[in-house]
Amino acid sequence: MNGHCLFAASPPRLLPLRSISSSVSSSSSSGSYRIRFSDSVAVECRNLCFSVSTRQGITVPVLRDCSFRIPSGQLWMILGPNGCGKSTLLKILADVVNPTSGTVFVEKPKNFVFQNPDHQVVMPTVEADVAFGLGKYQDMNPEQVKSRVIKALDAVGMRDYMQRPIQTLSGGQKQRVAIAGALAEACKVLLLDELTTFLDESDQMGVIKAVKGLINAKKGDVTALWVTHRLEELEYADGAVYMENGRVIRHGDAATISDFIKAKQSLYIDQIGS
Ligand SMILES: Nc1ncnc2c1ncn2[C@@H]1O[C@H](COP(=O)(O)OP(=O)(O)OP(=O)(O)O)[C@@H](O)[C@H]1O
Repeated sequence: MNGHCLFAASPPRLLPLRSISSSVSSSSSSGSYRIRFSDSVAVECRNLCFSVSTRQGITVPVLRDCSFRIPSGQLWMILGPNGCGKSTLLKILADVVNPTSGTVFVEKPKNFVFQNPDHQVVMPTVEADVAFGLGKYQDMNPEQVKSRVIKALDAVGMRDYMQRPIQTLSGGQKQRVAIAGALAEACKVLLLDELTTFLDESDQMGVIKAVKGLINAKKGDVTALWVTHRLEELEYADGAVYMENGRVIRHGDAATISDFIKAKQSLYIDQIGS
């Protein structure tokens, strides 16, 4: 396997947890619970399920028994065909949606950046937008706020744009400002949902390189989980989770997942050609 690491996800082959704290919180209504796992793991799911009920009262599974683990300080991607459950999984990790069952751990503070750049940059200038989320920290003085904003914009290569009106930015620049806003709040985990969907190729590369750059610069302090359906983006990732039909099919290092997906695509092309 070329020294790469690849895990089939069913049955889950996770290593034993090294430390589970005693603080287990239950969400009894959903039958799920969230627990604190090992310190060197930024994100972990075990046997995660999510179902929805139709108007006819039929239960439809969206996520089925998903298990994977993401080490701290890395950029990981979630890939898979349309409708396989990538965004739903990310929403569960972001606490936007509660799982039906299973366990979830995401290191905190965490922040979620959405697909459409126009839905998340809200203030008139770049500086004001990045500072916006810091408003809730009453004990920070203006100098401290400015310093946080500058560091966050530096991390995504947008420091020179501080005074720019938001409406003059490209989609990719807006995404980088949104990521800076999340970083300014000192988040440990960035949950990024198809950030490049509405972007042209150069903006797409600008955003992904900015995320990769900040993960490297933070030296283990920040972890990013990036949902995408673009296989070419995998070259920037340390690892990936590949999903189909609500299941985690493989998770492991990016090169091996890339080979796995390419092999599936070739097989599919051979099948439709024969
Ligand atoms: N609340 C809900 N009610 C009904 N169906 C839902 C709900 N949430 C998700 N689904 C369905 O679950 C499936 C997975 O959706 P999800 O958006 O997570 O997929 P995805 O892999 O992110 O898709 P895409 O790549 O197209 O964005 C879809 O068929 C979707 O319609």
